[in-house]
Amino acid sequence: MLKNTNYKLALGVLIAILILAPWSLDLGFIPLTLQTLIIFIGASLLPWRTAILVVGAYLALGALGLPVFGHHTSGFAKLYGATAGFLWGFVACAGYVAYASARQEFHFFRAILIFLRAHLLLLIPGFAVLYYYMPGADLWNTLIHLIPGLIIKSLVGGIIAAQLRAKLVPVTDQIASLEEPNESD
Ligand SMILES: O=C(O)CCCC[C@@H]1SC[C@@H]2NC(=O)N[C@@H]21
Repeated sequence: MLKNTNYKLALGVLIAILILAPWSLDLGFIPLTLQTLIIFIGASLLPWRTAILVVGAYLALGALGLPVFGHHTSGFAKLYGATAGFLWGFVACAGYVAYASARQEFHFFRAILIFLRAHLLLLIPGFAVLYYYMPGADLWNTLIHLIPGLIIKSLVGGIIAAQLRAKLVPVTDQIASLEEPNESD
């Protein structure tokens, strides 16, 4: 069961994602957005099941018409459109970030590595779906344009996440045992 503090934290993370994630910079086929920065920071503060639920709620609210996707877009069609691989990938990567963050001590260096890995993982479904919709798309060029942003978001996000986790996540929940399910899940 979720503890009261985790409900509040999960709600806070969802609200932060809804407000900050849509801000984007145009880079061609896919925008450079704050989505991964804020989703990964938020996920690092939550148990993995809660992180998946929160990001699932973000997708649901965006699909229902709240303008919370890149460039403040919304709509059900986004869930099966050209950037759908990224959107669904957010859910899986949030689960990964939350799970990995709770496995060992979460100092900023480890946080940066987790965020870098999550960004790279996200490119797999993201680019696969994009290429399905746009077989002629210059994915290499798109990747080159995205890489600096991904590195900066991993660095900045890792540093912020390490600070926030130390402040907001109770010490007893900071490193979850993998064998015994964490009560906070
Ligand atoms: O339509 C959407 O809202 C999804 C946009 C996905 C943008 C992807 S997320 C990973 C990569 N990093 C970015 O900043 N932009 C792309």
